[in-house]
Amino acid sequence: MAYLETLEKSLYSLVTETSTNLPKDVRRAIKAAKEAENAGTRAAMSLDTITTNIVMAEDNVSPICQDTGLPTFKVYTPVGVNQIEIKKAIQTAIAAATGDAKLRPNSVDSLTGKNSGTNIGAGLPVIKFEQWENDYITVKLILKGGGCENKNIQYSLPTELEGLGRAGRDLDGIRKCILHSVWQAQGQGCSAGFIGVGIGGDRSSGYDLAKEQLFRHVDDVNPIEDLAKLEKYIVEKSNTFGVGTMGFGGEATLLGCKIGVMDRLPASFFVSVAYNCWAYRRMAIDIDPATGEITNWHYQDGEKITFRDEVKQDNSDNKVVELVAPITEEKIRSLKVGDVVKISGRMYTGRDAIHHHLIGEGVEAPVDLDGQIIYHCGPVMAKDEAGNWVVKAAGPTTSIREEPYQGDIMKKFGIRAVMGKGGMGPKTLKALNEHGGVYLNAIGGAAQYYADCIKSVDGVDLMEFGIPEAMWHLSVEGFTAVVTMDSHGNSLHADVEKSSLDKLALHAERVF
Ligand SMILES: O=C(O)C[C@H](O)C(=O)O
Ligand code: SF4
Repeated sequence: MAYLETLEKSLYSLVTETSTNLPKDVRRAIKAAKEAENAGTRAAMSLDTITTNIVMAEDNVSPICQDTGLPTFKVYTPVGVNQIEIKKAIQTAIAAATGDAKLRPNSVDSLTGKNSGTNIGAGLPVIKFEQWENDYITVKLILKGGGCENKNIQYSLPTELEGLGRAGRDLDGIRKCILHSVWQAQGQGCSAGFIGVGIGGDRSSGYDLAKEQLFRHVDDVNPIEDLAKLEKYIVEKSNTFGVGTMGFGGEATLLGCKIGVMDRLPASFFVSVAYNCWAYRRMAIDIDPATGEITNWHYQDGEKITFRDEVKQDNSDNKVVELVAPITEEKIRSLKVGDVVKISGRMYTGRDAIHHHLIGEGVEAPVDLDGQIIYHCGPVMAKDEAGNWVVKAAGPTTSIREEPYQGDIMKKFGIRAVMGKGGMGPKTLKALNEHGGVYLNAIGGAAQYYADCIKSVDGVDLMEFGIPEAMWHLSVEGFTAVVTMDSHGNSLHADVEKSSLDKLALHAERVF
């Protein structure tokens, strides 16, 4: 095969492997989280779903999470290698992997909202080149989803932090910022997560440095002694916050912290934090510049946890309620925070574009939503040989983005349940109480697990918003989620946020 063709094939393998097979070091961290959780808790149940999902993604060679992120490549080339050719080969591989449903079409025109359908668009995929003295090419790829990207945070020191007070321009101020960054993410970035931290630089190079840290191995040790200490400290203390998997409470909140440092301007002192969900998809390959062939896969050290022989959690402590739409107000009002629901029958997807559309004056819903369930989800879809839509990956998206509209939309159309992840705020909680509704938290990232619960796609509306944003009519069986906000004014999210803030505040005293 010619060099270019082989190169494209190698890059396609990198993309597919990154999207569908979690690296060994990440698997080990998730295994450790599982071991830390107490049996029978919601967190333990969620981790069960997560590890089942990891197995399914590997077996199906399908996306671990439906949000396959903003593909970001870092390419190192020997002097003389044609970088323009590599860029073109990356674009070809990305478009092909998108066509094969290994990636969700995620490239959206920021002005018109139009999805290119290929993951190729202005500035995307992100590709950064660097030359080096080695005689081979290395290509690193990270697929970091939008939900965890939204939880990134940048601090400009000195600053005042909720719970921790003043953070100054020194190592202890940095410590406070990083602890705060983990707390503010709560479960919304699909905890338990990993963070990359960049100290110094300007606003953009600081974030670049933070993201660069996400390519480090989970179990490596920082060569700078102070930072090695700080990394260890942050993981230890974060795991006392009680945020837990999905923000359900629990022992495992942060699975890894990697900190890098660069010089700064005299007038600026930034601490930039890149938050990555448990679906920590990054991989790298070495390529022979003569043939385009892969010569080495990175992240291969140590044991591979397959999660195939895990003992499933005993679910018997939780009340399990069967839900079939249309749901009555009485039934919804009987649900309480902590109940586990198993949904069968119809649900409709609806995320940002649909909510924005439905809130419009005089706008009618394309279907009768009275008593129905809306699922905040942007699936990966494909067509089978007969031309019918099939769901390839379908986990929940972060619900808080719909906070401005959700309550009004539920009332306007008679919707009884909304499902997503990360919880919603006071406006929705109030509407759930007034109207009779619940918020259901599905397990973020468990895209294969949920795709398997979807038995058929019965229709689609508003396809003009693109595949992730359209309203898909789904028929499901045994679709499991947890009631985390009920019609009685209870919100597990509000409770966890408050109790974890108390835990955070225990670390206001100087440590470093
Ligand atoms: O876009 C999505 O499907 C999910 C997103 O990554 C999120 O975490 O909200
Ligand atoms: S849904 Fe969760 S697991 Fe998936 S990309 Fe978003 S934050 Fe990550």
